[in-house]
Amino acid sequence: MKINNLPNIFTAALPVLERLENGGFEAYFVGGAVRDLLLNRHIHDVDIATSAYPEEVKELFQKTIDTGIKHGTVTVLYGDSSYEITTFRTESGYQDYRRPDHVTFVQNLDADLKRRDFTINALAMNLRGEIIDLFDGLNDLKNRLIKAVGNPEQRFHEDALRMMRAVRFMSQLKFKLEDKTKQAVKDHHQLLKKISVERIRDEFVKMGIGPHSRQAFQTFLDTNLSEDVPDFAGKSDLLAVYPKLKFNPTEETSFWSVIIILLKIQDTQINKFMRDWKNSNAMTEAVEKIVTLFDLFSERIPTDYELFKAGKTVLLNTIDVAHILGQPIDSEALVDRYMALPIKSSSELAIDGRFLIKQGIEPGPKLGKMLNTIKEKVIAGELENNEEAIGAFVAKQD
Ligand SMILES: Nc1ccn([C@@H]2O[C@H](COP(=O)(O)OP(=O)(O)OP(=O)(O)O)[C@@H](O)[C@H]2O)c(=O)n1
Ligand SMILES: [Mg+2]
Repeated sequence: MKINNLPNIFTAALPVLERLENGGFEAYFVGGAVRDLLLNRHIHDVDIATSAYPEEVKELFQKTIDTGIKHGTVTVLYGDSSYEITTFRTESGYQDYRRPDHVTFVQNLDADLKRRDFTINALAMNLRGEIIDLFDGLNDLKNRLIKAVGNPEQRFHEDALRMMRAVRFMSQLKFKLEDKTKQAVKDHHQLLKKISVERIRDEFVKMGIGPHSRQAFQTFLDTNLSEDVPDFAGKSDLLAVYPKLKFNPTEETSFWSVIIILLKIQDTQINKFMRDWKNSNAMTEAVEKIVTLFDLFSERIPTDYELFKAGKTVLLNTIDVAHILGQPIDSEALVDRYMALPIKSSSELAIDGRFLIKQGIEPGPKLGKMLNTIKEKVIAGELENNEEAIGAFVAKQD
């Protein structure tokens, strides 16, 4: 198979491959870029594999960065882009199921492709656009299958994260998991315990916001991968609702919120849950606000002040979560009411503390309380948002 019209992201890299070839080495595009090219998906970066050793790569290019010399990777800055160029290698001795103890450089592409996770990720392309397909990856692309290269058990023992990558790719690409590969995940899901939460989380989120996340989540449950991630063990009954959701989440905040709601996690426990998953403070705070507003929606219609306090982003995110969960909610009315609020942030209030002091109110708790009352009244539409009206209101108090 030969690709004739390569997208710009590849043609821009052709001089890099040429320079390696002119230096007497082999060089290929590998990995996700080749897969995504054949699937007509957006390509975010192109990786290059070569027979040249890292030192030899560095001699050929002016600007390089030692990204992962030990693992054979040099970053080359060329034109407006940067390329990770990795020496053909096999990875041997994965004592801890995580990272290779050492890599062995090899002289041919075949051995390099053999150590990769899935057949669709083990395709290579040379600078003439010719596809090298040693493991029937093109056929699996056509049949939309995630299939391990060679022995799946071996691939998962080398790097257990690959089991999460399998369900992540299912979701992102709308692929199925090939039977033997799926069986190997079922048999070895416990290996995931060896993997850092951060790496698991990144794959889990990519799965959660992919266009096929409900199907992928079903496999995540069927294979018992869910038993080996933070706070999910023994919760498969609650999580079984996920594949039956109305829509797939498209935002990370929505994904976490939906999970927390399905798991029936108490408000006070959200923080712990998010931290167990090593989420950032910003992500945790955003999710807490969404879940809190969602709970409020389930009980009653929020007041204008509650809508004001939530803010537009949290309101829209919460509406999104309600839609995903199939919770009936009059989102149009809520958005209309929010848009009609007299002020959308405290800074839009016509007066501030200094104004109240000039009106004779002493600085202290009483002033703060008065400021809040004014804000609530303005938001409720009971007081006009200008100095005159507010001044008159203040004069009438005590
Ligand atoms: N645990 C892993 C991670 C990566 N790879 C190989 O390294 C390539 C690049 O890895 P990475 O960038 O993590 O994944 P991509 O397949 O490129 O997917 P993405 O589009 O998310 O970058 C993969 O295609 C695959 O050949 C692997 O075999 N095992
Ligand atoms: Mg990649």
